[in-house]
Amino acid sequence: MITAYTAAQIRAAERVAIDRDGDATLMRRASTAVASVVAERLPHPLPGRSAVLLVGAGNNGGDALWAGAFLRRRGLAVTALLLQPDRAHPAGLAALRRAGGRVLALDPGDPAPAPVRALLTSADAVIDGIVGLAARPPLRPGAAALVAAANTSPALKVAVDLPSGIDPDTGATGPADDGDPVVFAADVTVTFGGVKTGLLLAADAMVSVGIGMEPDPGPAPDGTGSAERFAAAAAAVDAIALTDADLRVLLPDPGAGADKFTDGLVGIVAGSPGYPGAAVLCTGGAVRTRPGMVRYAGAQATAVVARWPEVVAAADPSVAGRVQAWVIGPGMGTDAAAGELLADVLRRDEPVLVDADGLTLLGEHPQWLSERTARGAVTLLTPHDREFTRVFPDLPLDDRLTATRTAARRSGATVLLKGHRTIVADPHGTTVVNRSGSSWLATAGSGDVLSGVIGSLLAAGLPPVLAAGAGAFLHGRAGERVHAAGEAGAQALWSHLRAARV
Ligand SMILES: NC(=O)C1=CN([C@@H]2O[C@H](COP(=O)(O)OP(=O)(O)OC[C@H]3O[C@@H](n4cnc5c(N)ncnc54)[C@H](OP(=O)(O)O)[C@@H]3O)[C@@H](O)[C@H]2O)[C@@H](O)CC1
Ligand SMILES: [K+]
Repeated sequence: MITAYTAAQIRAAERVAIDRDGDATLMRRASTAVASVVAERLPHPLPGRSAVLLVGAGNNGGDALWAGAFLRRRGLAVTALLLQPDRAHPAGLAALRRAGGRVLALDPGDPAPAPVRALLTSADAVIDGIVGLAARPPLRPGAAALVAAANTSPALKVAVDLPSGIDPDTGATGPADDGDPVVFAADVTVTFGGVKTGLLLAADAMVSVGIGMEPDPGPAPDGTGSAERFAAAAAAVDAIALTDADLRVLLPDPGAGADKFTDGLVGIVAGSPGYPGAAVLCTGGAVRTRPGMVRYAGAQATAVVARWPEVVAAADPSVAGRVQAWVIGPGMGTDAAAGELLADVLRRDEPVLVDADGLTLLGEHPQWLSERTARGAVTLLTPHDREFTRVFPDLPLDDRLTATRTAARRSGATVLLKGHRTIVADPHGTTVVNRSGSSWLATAGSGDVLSGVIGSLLAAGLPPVLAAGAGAFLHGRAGERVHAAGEAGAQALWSHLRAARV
């Protein structure tokens, strides 16, 4: 599991390390790591190559200057571009000068004139030390202009601690009505003293470097497959991202002695005469995620059984028999009959996952959810953006993490917000960010498969936040495999769900 922290948590841990080791030592460790990552990723030999440093007025700029000094010693030509020349980190600047680096003071009104752009374009590496932990987006105009110019360079782009322009705590890049916010387009981020939660959302490749004192990661999952222990570990930090190894712990193969997670029937209410495919796709997600029985209850029983003969089908939930969790919504329609069906399922005590049309109906009948929450029933909502806004119209999506967490806390449901980085939050604030997946997953019907996958894990007894997190991870891995195999269409996911558990 990748554990992530708020800027405040990281600063608190670092304060202890600064008191013990001094901040120069910490900066030395941080900048050494940045220089190593640059040196490892550039083609060798290094002498004759060039690096450009983007340097702001804080310690983030100090890290970049020190990294530049180390790279200079390894033979690179290094130029520092100072956004605020009179406030650049004095010791870092002196170190770079001693090593023979070049320093250019930028004009605050025009930080990226043609010669600076030419320098950026011809560089082998650009190192972003404009802002780190202390800044919040959007970038100020001078910094934004420099970052925009750097982003057009073909150089290897390395961010120091954070790509400048993202919020360390949320990954947000600024108010949505502010045009296109500028963010350093890092190929890799070298981060220190613990992964920041914003990086889980906004950074692709990252290298996390210990510099002496990291935040307490909380109780470690012990590898026994205990989902409760796993959930406690997730709850002890600001957010987590799951890994393939975590999936092996959370979803053991049948027969591995973890009956608790291999039991459990899921009941699926999906599809309508207008959307028969949603029923088949959703059911397929459940059938292919775990062995064991899947029940279908709805208008498309014939189509479902034709494709999935192992499914036990009924005309509606009242005659479906016992299940341990329900999935309701994909393609079910939003008419009065669909509303009655949803209201009926939501009155039950088993955990219920509501998706797609079910969410549209829930937006019109918020009391159905509040009644469930009041009596302690478990609900999981899996909206995309438009569905989220129907259920939570007052929560802006320019900060997706905060919106998801607020929705979960307020509604008492676990909320999974689909996106490039799918976010899951439960009412207590436990947060999972999904980092698997391919943009290919934005295909029709992909969400129907996802709700079947998650429903199956919910029925197996995983806590909702882990069922949703593990389901999103598995679905994402399956999407990557579909893409790699050159296949297309949501049903291609079915055949990759098993192999995606590596
Ligand atoms: N803590 C530690 O022990 C260690 C910390 N380390 C490193 O220090 C970093 C934190 O350094 P930090 O605290 O000096 O702040 P930092 O992120 O450089 O930014 C401050 C500057 O940004 C400016 N600024 C603000 N908002 C802005 C905006 N929107 N757009 C543009 N500019 C904006 C702000 O301007 P001002 O408000 O002062 O005018 C000020 O000049 C951390 O990320 C890590 O890299 C490592 O060396 C390891 C040890
Ligand atoms: K940075």
